[in-house]
Amino acid sequence: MMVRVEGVLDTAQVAELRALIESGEWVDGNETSGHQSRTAKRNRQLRQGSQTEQEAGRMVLDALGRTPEFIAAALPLKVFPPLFNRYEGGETFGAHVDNSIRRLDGTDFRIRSDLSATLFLADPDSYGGGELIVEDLFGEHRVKLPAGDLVLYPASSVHRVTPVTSGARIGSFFWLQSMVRDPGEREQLYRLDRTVRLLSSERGPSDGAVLELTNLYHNLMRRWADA
Ligand SMILES: O=C(O)CCC(=O)C(=O)O
Ligand SMILES: [Fe+2]
Repeated sequence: MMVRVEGVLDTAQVAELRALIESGEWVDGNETSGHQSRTAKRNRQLRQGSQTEQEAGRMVLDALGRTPEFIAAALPLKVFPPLFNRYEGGETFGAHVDNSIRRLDGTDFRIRSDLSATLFLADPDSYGGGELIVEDLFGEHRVKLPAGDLVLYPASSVHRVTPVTSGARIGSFFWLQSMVRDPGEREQLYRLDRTVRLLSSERGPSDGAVLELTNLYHNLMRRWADA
């Protein structure tokens, strides 16, 4: 399942985050690559573990915590500290897979990557190319979103970023371990959650059917989720 989450950051928050990360130190993106993706990756990244990166990462995590649509879709258990990248002058990230297990350098913080996420931080009209392309059995999904919007996609997918032909594509990216490991179960919970919220806005939260569906949601969480 791929989900677009709109408005994780508003215009002012994007500007604040951009100003912060642009003051930081940018290094070759291959510092964090796994073995396979190393050959495919040509971009730059905010230095991992730097103070700027940690502060910017906290801003992203705070914003995610205030975004119910993100929580509902991802059901996050552990989120890897967000990283920041930029592509310009033809830089690109060829087809690759993300590592299944991610450990934060120098710590014992580890996650199983269930979902990958990109939070777009540049206006799509300000750069050429730079589409995130996610493959599944149906074909290719091309994603290029307004600044402040995020895409969640299966970490199990082959994906790539097309060359940036003008301007600069700036974004935050991260992986997360979901409370619900199985993508099919997670999708059903997300669909049910959306339906409950819709019905609840129409009928009120104490309506009998709303109550029954809310109960069903939580009982399925009890069966499928690890907390
Ligand atoms: O830049 C992006 O949107 C995706 C980055 C990516 O796929 C990765 O770093 O593994
Ligand atoms: Fe990736």
